[in-house]
Amino acid sequence: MAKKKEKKVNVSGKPKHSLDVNRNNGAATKENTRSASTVRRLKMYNTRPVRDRKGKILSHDLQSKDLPATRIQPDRRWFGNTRVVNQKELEVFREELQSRMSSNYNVILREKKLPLSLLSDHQKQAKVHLLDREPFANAFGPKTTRKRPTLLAADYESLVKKADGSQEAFEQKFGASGSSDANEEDGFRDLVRHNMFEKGQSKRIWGELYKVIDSSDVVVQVLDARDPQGTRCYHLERHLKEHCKHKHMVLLLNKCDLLPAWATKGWLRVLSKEYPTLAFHASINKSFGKGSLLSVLRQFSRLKSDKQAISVGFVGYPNVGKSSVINTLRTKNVCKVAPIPGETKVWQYITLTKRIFLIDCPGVVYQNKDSETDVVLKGVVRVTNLQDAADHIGEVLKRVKKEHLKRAYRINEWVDENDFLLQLCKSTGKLLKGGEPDLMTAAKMILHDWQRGKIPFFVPPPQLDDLPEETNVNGVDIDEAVDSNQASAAMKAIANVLSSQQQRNVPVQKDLYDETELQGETADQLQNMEDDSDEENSTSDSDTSEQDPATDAPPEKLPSA
Ligand SMILES: Nc1nc2c(ncn2[C@@H]2O[C@H](COP(=O)(O)OP(=O)(O)OP(=O)(O)O)[C@@H](O)[C@H]2O)c(=O)[nH]1
Repeated sequence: MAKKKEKKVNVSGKPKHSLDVNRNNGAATKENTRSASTVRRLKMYNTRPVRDRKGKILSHDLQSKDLPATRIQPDRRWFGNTRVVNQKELEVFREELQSRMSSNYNVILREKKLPLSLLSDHQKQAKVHLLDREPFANAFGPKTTRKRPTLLAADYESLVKKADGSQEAFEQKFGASGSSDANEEDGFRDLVRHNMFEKGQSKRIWGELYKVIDSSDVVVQVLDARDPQGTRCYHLERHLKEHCKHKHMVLLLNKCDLLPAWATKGWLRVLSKEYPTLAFHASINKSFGKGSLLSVLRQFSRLKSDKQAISVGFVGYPNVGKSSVINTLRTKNVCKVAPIPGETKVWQYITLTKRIFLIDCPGVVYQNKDSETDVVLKGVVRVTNLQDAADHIGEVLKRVKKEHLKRAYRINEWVDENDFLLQLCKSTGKLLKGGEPDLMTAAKMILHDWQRGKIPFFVPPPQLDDLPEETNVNGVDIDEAVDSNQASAAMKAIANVLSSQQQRNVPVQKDLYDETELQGETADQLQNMEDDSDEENSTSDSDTSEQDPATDAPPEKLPSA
């Protein structure tokens, strides 16, 4: 008879059972042994409520002792970080967010915390609700009532014929008025235009621009204060809005010394509606707006406190003064400056402070409907390269007031641009061999003077009677857009800098305009730039903890204007 196998007794006192939480670690290291947490979970499954005969729960380990017996509906949402909102709430949120994001004064700092992809989901997945409008049988079935599209032509030849016919009809209708510039009609002219007037539009230049944008946290668009709208690059603004929402754009009205202060202030008010805008006069010795720009940049660097340093890209039309602005900020000639467009060829990195880097960019022009004369007068092409400089003088005479031309060239009366050029050739001695007037040289002289701001001209700001005196920079909506105190303080500081600059006296080159054009500006309002730049240096941002070579230096002793 086989001996009955004796049951092993655990004499060591150490627990060995597979459902014992306290099994020692030695056992847990073996494969297929349960960890303490697994054991606890398994034990939890075994707990059963105590019920009475009818099945009513009397007690349950997992049931609250205070509440009556309740059953919590199992739902995976209890374990996830999700929330359910109804369509109405979602729509309200979408609209709110859209309005916030379309404003240039709002910043969403923690985009990752918002389900942005979900919010724009409805646009991506917009369905054509065919079946909402008609029953399935009518939409897809044999009874379908939809018509076939009307084709323009049955075959290629009839299509060509039709296109020719419509072109002729168009030419008959608009032939005379369609081409306002008769010069545009011959192909030769187009070829010349292609070579000369497409400066700042090459692939290389746009490549440089995108490099600068990609590397910048703040993009400063430098505009010529004399024609801010004409030197704006709307394409770039759209690109930033659509693809780089986290980058900030600032408009800088440079060369504000070349137009009356009221016009600069008017433009500041108009443009501040869209982007934070500052007036600037670039000059190493007697600048205007340097303190304000530095403060704004420092506030932006605060806003991006998660980064070690911020990069500020300077972009804009050729010859608007991007390099001059950077030199002014550094109080040093670090970038090449020239009175001719296209001086900056490649992007350039410059250190302003430990936390702020500046990037200079070559001038870019977006293809638009500007005529050749517009392009020349915006300073995009080099005057020396022009073959037909005299063609553009008519427009200069139209745009500039007669008194200014009289004063600048000492010519009292003229019939047309040709007469003006003839008189100028005589008075300046610009003659060719045999005493023929050198119209080309005289015309280039005028265009040079125009590009260098020696002939007073500016585009007046639009009348904004409905606008309050103050721009809405003070009303920068920051409370909900930014979610940290530091960021909201930075945004407030920027708004303050902008509004305080608008109240400051903008310097103007005194000999450029007469009193009537300076309209209501009293003599003491026309302070020279010396006072102003000093004031600005002293009022620059209180955040001076950082050593800033550009501003911490004592204000220079300036020559009086
Ligand atoms: N009157 C006046 N002239 C300025 C001002 N800023 C720049 N300029 C002049 O404008 C010309 C062009 O300046 P740059 O700094 O070379 O212009 P840029 O935008 O870098 O030009 P690109 O190299 O073509 O991109 C120079 O002759 C400057 O002296 C200003 O505030 N006032």
